Amino acid sequence: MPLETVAVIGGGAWGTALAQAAAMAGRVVRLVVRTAEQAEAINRAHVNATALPGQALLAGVVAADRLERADIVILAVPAQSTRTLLSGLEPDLLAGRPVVLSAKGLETGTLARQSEILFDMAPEAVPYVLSGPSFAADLAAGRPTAVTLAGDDASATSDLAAALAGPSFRPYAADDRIGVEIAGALKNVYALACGAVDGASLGASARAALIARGYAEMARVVTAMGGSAHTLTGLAGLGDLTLTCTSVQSRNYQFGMALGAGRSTEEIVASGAKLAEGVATAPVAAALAKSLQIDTPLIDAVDAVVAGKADIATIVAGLMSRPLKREI
Ligand SMILES: NC(=O)C1=CN([C@@H]2O[C@H](COP(=O)(O)OP(=O)(O)OC[C@H]3O[C@@H](n4cnc5c(N)ncnc54)[C@H](O)[C@@H]3O)[C@@H](O)[C@H]2O)C=CC1
Ligand SMILES: O=C(CO)COP(=O)(O)O
Repeated sequence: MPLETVAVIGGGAWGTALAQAAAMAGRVVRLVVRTAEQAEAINRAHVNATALPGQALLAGVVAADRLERADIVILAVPAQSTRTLLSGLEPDLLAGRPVVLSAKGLETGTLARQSEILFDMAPEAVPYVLSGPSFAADLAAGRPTAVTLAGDDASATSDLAAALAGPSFRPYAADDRIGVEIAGALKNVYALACGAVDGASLGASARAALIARGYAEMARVVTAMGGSAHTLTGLAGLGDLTLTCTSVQSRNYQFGMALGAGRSTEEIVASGAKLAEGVATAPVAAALAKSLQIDTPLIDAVDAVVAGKADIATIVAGLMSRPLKREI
């Protein structure tokens, strides 16, 4: 099966960066954005001024306002928009083709992972999940970036990784789609928590403890969902948790900092905050953990703070006074 042409759907920061990476890999790329005006503006300036201002795009990135047949389809819209997006696509354009899911979040209401949404909406598509430590600005600028690409067929996943790999982009093939999807969704929840720790000036020790206990919690969720805890030792787990929980560049971390400074979710959103996927995913992850009967005090804490049900001081006091337990 040829892997020459790539359609990236989603004209935000990540879609633009993935389109640029695919062009660097030598693929023929179409970046599918919402309107003809937006496509025209991108093609005229070779810059996506709204999503990645100042980043010149390779001539190989051509924007358009609709999907046409491509060997590889990459979805790069927010996790809560994936179902709506798929409902508007011609199923024939996805059937039998690799569809790479790159959003990091769980769906409100259904608790679905991105590949479960794809299965509902386009059951004949072949799902892959791309996740790992990768800021759009880094990838688009050609700074070294490594991610996990998980798919069900080992050989096809390696072929797809090779088709997308470039001099500065290194996708590692993997087979644990569930583990990679859960890791990508949950790291945003822990990034909110780490941002809140810093916003409330609780110290670097608290933040490191949170990352380690978050990792342990994430392993419990992944295992209960049927994924492998071993996956979390890789880029989609430890890699992305480290990046997002320690970088002011992260939108989830920034949102968390504002929460930690005492602002409410509504105030932060109203002030024009960028997309922070953890905000929608926290309550979904809390509901999922509850349904699986797993103890997830950190996810529950973020859920409570995001919902305005508890302040940071109360949450910290509650976490620190939990009964002592063995670590593992
Ligand atoms: N920005 C980053 O560094 C990274 C982002 N991601 C993930 O990628 C996903 C998208 O994030 P960003 O691109 O950064 O967000 P963004 O806010 O920059 O862009 C989102 C884009 O999706 C478009 N969109 C929304 N609903 C749509 C629909 N129904 N149909 C077509 N287009 C639609 C919007 O118009 C917007 O252009 C998120 O799940 C995020 O976690 C993953 C890795 C890195
Ligand atoms: O997923 C990301 C980096 O791997 C981007 O994180 P933010 O959405 O928090 O900016």
